[in-house]
Amino acid sequence: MSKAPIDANPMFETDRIYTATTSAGGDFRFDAAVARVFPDMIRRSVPGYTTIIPMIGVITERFARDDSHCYDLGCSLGASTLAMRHGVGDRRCRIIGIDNSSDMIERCQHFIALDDHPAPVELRCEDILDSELEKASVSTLNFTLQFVEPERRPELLERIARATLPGGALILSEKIRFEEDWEQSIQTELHHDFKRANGYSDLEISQKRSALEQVLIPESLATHRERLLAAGFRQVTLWYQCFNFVSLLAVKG
Ligand SMILES: Nc1ncnc2c1ncn2[C@@H]1O[C@H](C[S@+](CC[C@H]([NH3+])C(=O)[O-])CC(=O)[O-])[C@@H](O)[C@H]1O
Ligand SMILES: O=C(O)C(=O)Cc1ccccc1
Repeated sequence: MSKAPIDANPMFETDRIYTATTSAGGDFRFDAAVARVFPDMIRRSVPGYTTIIPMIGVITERFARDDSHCYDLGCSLGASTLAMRHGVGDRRCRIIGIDNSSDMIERCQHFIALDDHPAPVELRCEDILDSELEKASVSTLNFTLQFVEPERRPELLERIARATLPGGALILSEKIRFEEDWEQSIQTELHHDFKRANGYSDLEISQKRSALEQVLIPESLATHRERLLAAGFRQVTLWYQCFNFVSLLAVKG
């Protein structure tokens, strides 16, 4: 059994999914085993995640409007759902978290129930490609678009843009790919160094990398920017980057 990192949070179960050698591991899935360890997994795997979550609250505070919806698309256990809920303060907003993993949504219900805030939260176990969206002042795709088939990404962003009220915003966080080989390789190495510093072994890093290969498809920053503008957002700004993980803010005119 591998040792837990010294800063392991006793509130959350340690991610040991890829510690043992798996010859035919199969593709990464958001199943019950992943849902159980997800808070630990995402914190130790995504550089900047622990900064991005509270900033989603800060951005929500600026863009949320009375009588609107705030969508968290691919909400997992509701970390950004809760940041948005607190960001809306006392405005008349409905927070809607959507995820197509029933294991995630089930556990998410518990986290939402433990949180005490008057803004109503609705959770839907649905594919965001089929979900009805309307009256959005703020929407979040926090590391979710990267799991959607690339061919279906334009239509999803167009639907979000259409559902967004004038002056409304989309926060898009993604793992990105770099066009220059040298940049792709140093940024990937730094990401792996971050994982190693968080207690993951080389075996865990390489097995998860293989499992994600066909499932998490990163695109370049330029592709994301251009597609957001083509989808109907008027302004796009990069507000966060740590290695190959970024977050963009897109605003509808
Ligand atoms: N088509 C889809 N429809 C609905 N959900 C989907 C779809 N594809 C993937 N998902 C869901 O998107 C989530 C991606 S994790 C988001 C973290 C969260 N935003 C967080 O801020 O903690 C990111 C990561 O694990 O890197 C998973 O829960 C999937 O089930
Ligand atoms: O772990 C990785 O290498 C990632 O790119 C991020 C991640 C985090 C949680 C689930 C899937 C991917």
